[in-house]
Amino acid sequence: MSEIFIPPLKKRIKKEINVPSDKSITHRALLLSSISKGKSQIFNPLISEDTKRTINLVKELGAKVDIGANKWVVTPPKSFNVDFDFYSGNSGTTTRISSGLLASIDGHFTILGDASLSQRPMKRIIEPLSEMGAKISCENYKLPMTIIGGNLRGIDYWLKIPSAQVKSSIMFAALRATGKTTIRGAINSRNHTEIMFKNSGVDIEINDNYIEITPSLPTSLNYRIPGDFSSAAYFIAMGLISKKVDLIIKSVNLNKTRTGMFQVLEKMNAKFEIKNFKNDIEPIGDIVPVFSNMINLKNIDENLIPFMIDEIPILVLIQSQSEGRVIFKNLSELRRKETDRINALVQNFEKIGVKIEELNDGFIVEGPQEIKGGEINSFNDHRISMTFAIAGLISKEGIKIKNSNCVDVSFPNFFEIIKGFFS
Ligand SMILES: O=C(O)C1=C[C@@H](OP(=O)(O)O)[C@@H](O)[C@H](O)C1
Ligand SMILES: C=C(OP(=O)(O)O)C(=O)O
Repeated sequence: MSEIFIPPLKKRIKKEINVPSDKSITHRALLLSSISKGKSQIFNPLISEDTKRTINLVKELGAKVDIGANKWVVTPPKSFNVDFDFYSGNSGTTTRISSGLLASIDGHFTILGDASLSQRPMKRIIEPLSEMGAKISCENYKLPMTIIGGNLRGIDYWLKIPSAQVKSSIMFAALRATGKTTIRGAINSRNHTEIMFKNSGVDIEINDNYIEITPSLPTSLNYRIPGDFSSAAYFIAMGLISKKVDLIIKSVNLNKTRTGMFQVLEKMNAKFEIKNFKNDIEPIGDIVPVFSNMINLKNIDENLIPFMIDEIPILVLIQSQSEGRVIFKNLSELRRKETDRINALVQNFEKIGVKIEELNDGFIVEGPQEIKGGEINSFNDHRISMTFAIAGLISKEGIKIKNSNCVDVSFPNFFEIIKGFFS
């Protein structure tokens, strides 16, 4: 069991921060490279516990991954290994997206996960992939799950939950199916798979109402991965709620399907600047958050939630430091993440002297509230660990985080950066 104490920040600091590369894009780049026609180059990928699971998976399939400094070269296999068990650790993205890929291969694959992942729902991918012709078995729609893949047919699918993992799972399956696949319904979620398919020669049509894929294989990828907005969010919050810091967060992905938090923050009167904006394959820029007297909105537009789903824990911390009362609903997906994030947040805030009311599908937060400090449990969820580390920095007495090192799944050097605030 790991634990760390985050004391309150006493002195002023001015820092340039480089956050790790985007986790979602790294997973997708590895998976797509492994079925491409040629060798791919992935620059600046994220090396973390979660992306290592995806590296292992593509290696199991027979791909070669040469890991260099800031560059991976992926050589797809001439033929796939078609019978293996695979351990997906804590990574929902690896599990759900790779299931689509595995379902398209004539083989027999079993995916296992850690205690948290083995509780997360898989029905959402089992339904469409089975409709495409995959044979999937498991108990209660949970891992371990066995996929017998191959001979998929394209489907016309109505997506019920705005989940990018489900959308991407179907999209990967569609590449090697017979006939077109159309996805309609809740397609407004992070669109990295759409962008990557379009940029690597896949036959894909994207519009406001549907995504349509005609089976085709990507040529090869040449991808530079920007900084992860979800990791930057902790330091954006720090810059907004602490008078003591001047931060510049460098080279962050600013894809609008990821920056829903900015739209909420703008309406709360948050001040931040974007510098050095450029449009690469995805938009990228430096973020300069400025201390702001923020006002809570009465409620939050539910259409923005898929565009900030992983930022909700840190946004709740910001709300607890802003003026007024917000009713934050439509967040039931948070109960299905690495832990039940609604419950984890409410319990932990209580332990550090902050009162947040729990709803079935969200929270009522009233601010500003002083953070006394105390001891919290991350419940082995990286986003909970990082949220309370930022809370520790602005608390009166500091916060001890139990099971803190789960940050390794997305942001392995997070606590090194925090320690740098005190040196
Ligand atoms: O597609 C992705 O890379 C992700 C999609 C989201 O999950 P859902 O698809 O379950 O919303 C997000 O929470 C997760 O961290 C990464
Ligand atoms: C939910 C997350 O990831 P995953 O679903 O890949 O475990 C996350 O990174 O917050």
